[in-house]
Amino acid sequence: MELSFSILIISVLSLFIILKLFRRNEKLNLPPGPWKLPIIGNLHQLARYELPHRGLADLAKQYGPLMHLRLGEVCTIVVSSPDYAKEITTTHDLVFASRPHVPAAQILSYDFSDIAFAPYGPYWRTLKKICVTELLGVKRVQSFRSIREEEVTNLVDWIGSKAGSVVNLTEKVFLLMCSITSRAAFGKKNEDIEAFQAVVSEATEMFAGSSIADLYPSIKFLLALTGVKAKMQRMHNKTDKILSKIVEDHKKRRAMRSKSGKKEEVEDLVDVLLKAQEDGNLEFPLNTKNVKAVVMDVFSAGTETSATTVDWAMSLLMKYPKIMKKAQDEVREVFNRRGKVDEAGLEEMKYLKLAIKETLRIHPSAPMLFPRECAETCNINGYDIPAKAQVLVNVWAMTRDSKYWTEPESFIPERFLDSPIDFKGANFEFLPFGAGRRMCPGMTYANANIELPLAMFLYHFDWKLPNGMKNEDLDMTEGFGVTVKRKQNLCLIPTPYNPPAVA
Ligand code: HEM
Repeated sequence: MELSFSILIISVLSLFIILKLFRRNEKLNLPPGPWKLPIIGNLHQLARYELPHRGLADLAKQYGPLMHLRLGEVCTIVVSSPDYAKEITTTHDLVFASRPHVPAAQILSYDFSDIAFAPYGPYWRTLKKICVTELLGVKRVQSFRSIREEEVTNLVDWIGSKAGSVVNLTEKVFLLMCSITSRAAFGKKNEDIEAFQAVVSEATEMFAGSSIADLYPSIKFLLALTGVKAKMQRMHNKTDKILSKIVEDHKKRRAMRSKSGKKEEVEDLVDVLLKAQEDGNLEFPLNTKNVKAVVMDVFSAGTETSATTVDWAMSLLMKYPKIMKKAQDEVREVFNRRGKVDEAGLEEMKYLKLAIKETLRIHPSAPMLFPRECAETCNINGYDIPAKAQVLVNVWAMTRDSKYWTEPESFIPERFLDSPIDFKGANFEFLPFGAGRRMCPGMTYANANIELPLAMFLYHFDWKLPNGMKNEDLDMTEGFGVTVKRKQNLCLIPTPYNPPAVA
């Protein structure tokens, strides 16, 4: 009895979905794509891949750089060439300026009121403007210089105390990024920050799993049925409690300062957002919930991406000892000549910057950007992209394509020497930070947080792999997640470097 009832429910749902999809795509000339099964669409073709960006890159080799898939009931367009990436992120930028509603993200993003998930419109424009001009602009990033220097020096001192023993660099770099961001965002290290960051990381992992509710968004009760809603609500309650306290403390301090006529010496990110909230001239007024949503973004989009890039850069340098030596020689020459190990020397480290660029090419931490949504049916090169389709730009596939890169699998920082190709969104074969309106606003902040630790690690230590492992044997397998990290943590043995005479 129970079984036949379940079969009845499944059949009705299947018919409903098939009719809905059939009607929606009736007269459209969709891009090519693999055959689709009822209900699951193309999920079975991706099931054998551990990493979606690799699976989609393989399918694109068969079906082309503009490919149509159905993931559950979600009509999905996958872009795998620079020309099509340009169409989506620039030529038709306005049509693709929103994100799809990911049901699992609703609770933690304060009802899609953060920057990453907010639909395109006056609210998102207000936040993005504050972000680019105030929150994460060059001046603000510079104002956090002493925080970065202090936190990286603390880590270097700790690593120095472990000389000759194995250090889990992956873990330490992640904690470093959390400390820097915590101080930049809240002004001081908050006692709850570890609990906060742990929840943010757990939530990020959950998004990566594309919950069944995300694949069938029209079936609203799935989120509750699968337990995702309750889990997200629990996480949200924890992070919201911590954030509410931090924001309230800031408000009180600001009120006291304003009474006494004193100004903040260094404004942290919460101060900047509260100041913006007080500003009556915004295109869209902000409330406290919005402030908290943006702080969540800074942590969820900002810490793991930067930590992962440092981790991959160190891994690649270990794997390629000649490149490590070249980068290390440069770093040591610059710091020794200047007589100081600080951020001011980074400007001169051209080779290190090339190595970071090459790391972002081989291991973009968001290999398919963040999904975009097509606002209205749009024709690209004769193909129709249906309204509401989700669009994935497979940046990873493009950076590993021999059409655009010689020896794409090899780590060759020199390929960027005297090359105009940069990651600022104008070279569509290389988009680790995306392009167009929805491009990452944290690029300057991220670069500062990536360059300094790398330069300090290379300056202060010589590194080797544990257990006599050869450099070429270092495992470079990618793990599954929204941010594509190393599958195995990077564990290395540091030997302190004795500089000739550095102040
Ligand atoms: C290596 C470090 C980073 C990488 C590779 C990276 C990459 C990206 C990518 C690919 C996107 C989506 C762009 C698109 O859809 O076109 C994005 C969006 C975003 N990133 Fe980053 N990011 C990094 C660091 C940061 C940092 C440090 C912050 C903040 C402190 C940040 C905040 C954001 C936000 C708020 C968005 C959403 C923008 C929007 O939807 O308008 N990111 N990032």
